[in-house]
Amino acid sequence: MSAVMPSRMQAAPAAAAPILRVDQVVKRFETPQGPVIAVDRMSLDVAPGEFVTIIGPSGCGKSTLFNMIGGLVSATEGTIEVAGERVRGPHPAIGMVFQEESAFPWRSVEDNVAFPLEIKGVAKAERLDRARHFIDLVGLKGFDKRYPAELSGGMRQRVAIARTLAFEPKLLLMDEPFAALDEQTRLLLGDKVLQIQQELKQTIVLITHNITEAVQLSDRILVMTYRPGRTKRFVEITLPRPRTSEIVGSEQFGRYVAEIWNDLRAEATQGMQDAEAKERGR
Ligand SMILES: Nc1ncnc2c1ncn2[C@@H]1O[C@H](COP(=O)(O)OP(=O)(O)OP(=O)(O)O)[C@@H](O)[C@H]1O
Repeated sequence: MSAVMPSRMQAAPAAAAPILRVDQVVKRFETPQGPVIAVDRMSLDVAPGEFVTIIGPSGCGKSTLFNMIGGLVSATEGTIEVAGERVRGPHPAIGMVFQEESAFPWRSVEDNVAFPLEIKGVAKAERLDRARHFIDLVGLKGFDKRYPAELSGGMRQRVAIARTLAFEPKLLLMDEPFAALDEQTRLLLGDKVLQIQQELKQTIVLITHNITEAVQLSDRILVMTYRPGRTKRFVEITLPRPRTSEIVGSEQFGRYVAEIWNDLRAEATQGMQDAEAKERGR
């Protein structure tokens, strides 16, 4: 019998399996004031190499969803799978970058980035070599020997990104990584992220409340409702790639921003009213 597959089968390759599969996930917190449903039946599939942003107003459940995907918080209902495996705790296929700076202050840039390789037992010469590759990738060439305190906030976040990439995660999860930075630095670091994604074909899920950042970077945006956090809508961003922050000035970009703001406005207004009511009740 011939070992060659019938041509009909060869001509119909299966669609790539998603790297991330979030299926009907719910998170309920029990509080002294009663249960709080932070995330309510959310589902999301992310394809290999895709850049998906989850956007929503403050308090809508973004971080809760992020923490569930990253295995830091368990889901009350539903399942999360990464690379075909159920997430039940921190998973080696998932790299996480947080809003707070997380570069180790006592280690130089190269020792920060080489850290995951050190844990994996990679020999010193090789790990420094590979660390240098990721340092260059995030645009910090020449800063290998510097310490975090000698760098700007944006540079320190890039050290954190390089260190996370050194784990070679199948999924890079980022929670508001540039929230503490000014708008110009944010846009320029967005360019860096776009470049990294293109070079590594990295699958990325970003959490943000910044509409410009979401449109600049994403293939798809998931807009969340405010409390309980549900999927309001998916918006596909068909802006051409490779992209840079120059796209921010284009008409099409402006239309996407307006469209997403239109979706978010009612949610954000409710969030603001809730926060004000809480202030008044104090
Ligand atoms: N550990 C917890 N216990 C009780 N309630 C919680 C807990 N963590 C989050 N919540 C509640 O769940 C809801 C969603 O919170 P979450 O932090 O996920 O929102 P968010 O969209 O990330 O907000 P922000 O953008 O302000 O960080 C909020 O009502 C919050 O008060």
